[in-house]
Amino acid sequence: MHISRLALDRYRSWDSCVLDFGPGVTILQGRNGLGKTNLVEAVEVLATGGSHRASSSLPLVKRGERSAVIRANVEDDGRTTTYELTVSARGANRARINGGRSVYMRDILGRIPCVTFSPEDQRLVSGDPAARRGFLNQAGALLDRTYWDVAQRFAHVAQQRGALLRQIAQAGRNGTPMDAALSGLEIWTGQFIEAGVALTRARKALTDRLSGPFADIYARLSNNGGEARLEYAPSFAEVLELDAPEMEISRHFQRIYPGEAARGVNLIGPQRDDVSVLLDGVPAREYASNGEMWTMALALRMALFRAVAEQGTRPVVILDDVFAQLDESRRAQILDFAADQDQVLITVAAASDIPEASGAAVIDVASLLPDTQEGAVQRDTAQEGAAR
Ligand SMILES: Nc1ncnc2c1ncn2[C@@H]1O[C@H](COP(=O)(O)OP(=O)(O)OP(=O)(O)O)[C@@H](O)[C@H]1O
Repeated sequence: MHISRLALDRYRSWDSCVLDFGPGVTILQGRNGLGKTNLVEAVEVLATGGSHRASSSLPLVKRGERSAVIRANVEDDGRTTTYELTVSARGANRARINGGRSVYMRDILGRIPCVTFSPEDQRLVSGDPAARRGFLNQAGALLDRTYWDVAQRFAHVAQQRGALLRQIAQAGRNGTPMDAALSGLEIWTGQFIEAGVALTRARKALTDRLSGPFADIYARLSNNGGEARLEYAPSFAEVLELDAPEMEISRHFQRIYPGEAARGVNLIGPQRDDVSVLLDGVPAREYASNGEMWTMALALRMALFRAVAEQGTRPVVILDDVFAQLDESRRAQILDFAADQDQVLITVAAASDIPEASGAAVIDVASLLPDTQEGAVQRDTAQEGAAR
């Protein structure tokens, strides 16, 4: 499977842009800030519904615009399919397949499997839990057809319950009556528990599915440098212990009610989940070296790749600006891995960062800029740089 054409409208820095790709390795080259990452990020968004760089749709849409469109032609087994996603700055995203009727974004998620490696990946191990939840959400979009709905439902209920808690906190401060809000809270708490338990179970299943490949791949990349493991650490820990955890979680909510009512926020629930990344049984973010954390992050992405590929289609691999950041041995590990894939899109800023990839096509990103004065200046600068 490979993407043969990518077309963007109003996506981040791009007004409009069309790129053609062949199978195998394509290198997108251009100076810093030209919009290379934006191009490959658009593929990631089309594939997984989200970007590793953004927690909402707003930054994906060109500043001042209301929506962006990402379109890709995908070649698979001699057939071409066009996937289109309209990303709204605010509001629901919509999709189309082969120019057909408008459908939900979830209807195209996972159709273009893709795994991105980026310099920010080390945060998957060293960063805060939000980075790991983002990874799980992307893994869910690629591996579990029902995951997106489950996550969206929870997000909706959490937002409603949070809004009600804010009202209750405000009423408490003002000394105003809050009977209606309290009966509403009981209903939203029930729904929060139900949606939260479903999301916790889905994330636990994903973590278990990735943990085996992650351990194998880490052992290989590190020459048996320790036993790596993933362990899901849910806020609703009761889900791991009980078949029917709802009553126990409800009691937990009763105990923390004074805190929630005073602060006006959801204090427990999957919005606080984490995945423990363990090396020899201890948390890597607290004990592992910088190099070990990098290798673990590579292993996590490769584990996701392997799990997706086991479903039958080899994902498109995106290597976003990784070569300037990695040492020789990790560069070699990534390149070895990329050499076997159907399609690899690589972004690099400097020609000296371009790895030895025989037969790679090179796209000069400056040449994609519109024929404005800015485009002409940036193209000239890029050409001068290339000539030097
Ligand atoms: N929503 C947006 N609207 C307009 N411009 C944006 C938006 N989001 C990001 N940009 C611009 O896109 C540019 C960055 O693009 P990108 O990250 O793709 O660069 P890059 O070529 O990958 O650079 P580097 O080599 O430094 O990683 C910045 O100039 C940034 O201001």
